[in-house]
Amino acid sequence: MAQAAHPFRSVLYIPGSKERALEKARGLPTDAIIFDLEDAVSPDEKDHARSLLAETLASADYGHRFRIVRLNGLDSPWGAADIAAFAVAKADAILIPKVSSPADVEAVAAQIPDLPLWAMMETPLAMLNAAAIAAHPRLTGMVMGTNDLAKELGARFRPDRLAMQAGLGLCLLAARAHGLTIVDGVYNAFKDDHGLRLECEQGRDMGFDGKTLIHPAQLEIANAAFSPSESEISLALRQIAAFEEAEKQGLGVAVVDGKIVENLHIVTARQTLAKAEAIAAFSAS
Ligand SMILES: CC(C)(COP(=O)(O)OP(=O)(O)OC[C@H]1O[C@@H](n2cnc3c(N)ncnc32)[C@H](O)[C@@H]1OP(=O)(O)O)[C@@H](O)C(=O)NCCC(=O)NCCSC(=O)C[C@H](O)C(=O)O
Ligand SMILES: [Mg+2]
Repeated sequence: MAQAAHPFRSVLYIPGSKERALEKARGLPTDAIIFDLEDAVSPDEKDHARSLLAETLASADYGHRFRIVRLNGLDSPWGAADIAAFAVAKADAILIPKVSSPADVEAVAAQIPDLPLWAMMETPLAMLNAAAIAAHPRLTGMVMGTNDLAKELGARFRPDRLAMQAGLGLCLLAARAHGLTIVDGVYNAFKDDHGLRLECEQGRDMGFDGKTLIHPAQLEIANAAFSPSESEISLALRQIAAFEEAEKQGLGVAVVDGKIVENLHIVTARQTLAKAEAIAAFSAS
């Protein structure tokens, strides 16, 4: 499935050093996986993680799950070796950490010519440069790094994510303006289902394609929150039927559930149905 039609409701981080987790993910209901070499791997484990992950990606079958490798930064002691190991890996995208400007994307693009690139958006400069970063011709996706962003801002974590709103909004605008996939940051309290559900719903309401996750127990909640609901599908079908009927009568507006339906709402309705179909096709594969 091409990236444009691929669902990204759930995007699970797996530390590249954890053999059991790498194995387990092959059977988990996750739309995408971020194989992490950066913050989930301690300095002592970096070399082991790199070789374990390279070997795993070369031999293991992850089905239709979208495979993303997060490298260490080029300014770190491990970045150059990561690039050498994964420039031609069996991956669907390479994720660059702590991107702050288009030049950070270009530095990796020059060394990895053939794989799509994604950017971690997690520094104050990245928020301010989001439009220019999103415009880089090699970039196809963005991931919010809300832990690093909170650290850089000196912000407190709140259920409403007040401190994150400006950055989340700027990155969403930039991603949508340039046709990129964009997924929300992680929810650290991986045993708190209620809090995760609220944060997923907030991300979905804002327009994110899905959420990054740190534990398999979070998958079901994210998959549900970012799938069109039964009532959304039913509304989309009724809007399309009502609008087609209105058009037959020479009208440009229909009314469904007391609300107007115009051409632009039909675009959204068709997108809802297309997303539901893509999810069904992915789940059956
Ligand atoms: C959070 C964890 C350390 C918890 O690990 P653990 O105590 O081992 O969990 P469990 O015993 O409950 O695990 C149960 C089984 O599930 C498997 N497992 C656990 N986590 C994963 C996973 N992420 N992917 C696949 N499988 C996983 C265990 O192996 C157990 O399997 P089994 O043996 O069959 O029972 C741990 O979940 C973890 O390490 N999570 C990932 C943390 C991570 O990746 N952090 C970095 C990304 S967050 C970030 O950096 C975002 C961004 O940059 C920012 O700035 O915000
Ligand atoms: Mg980070």
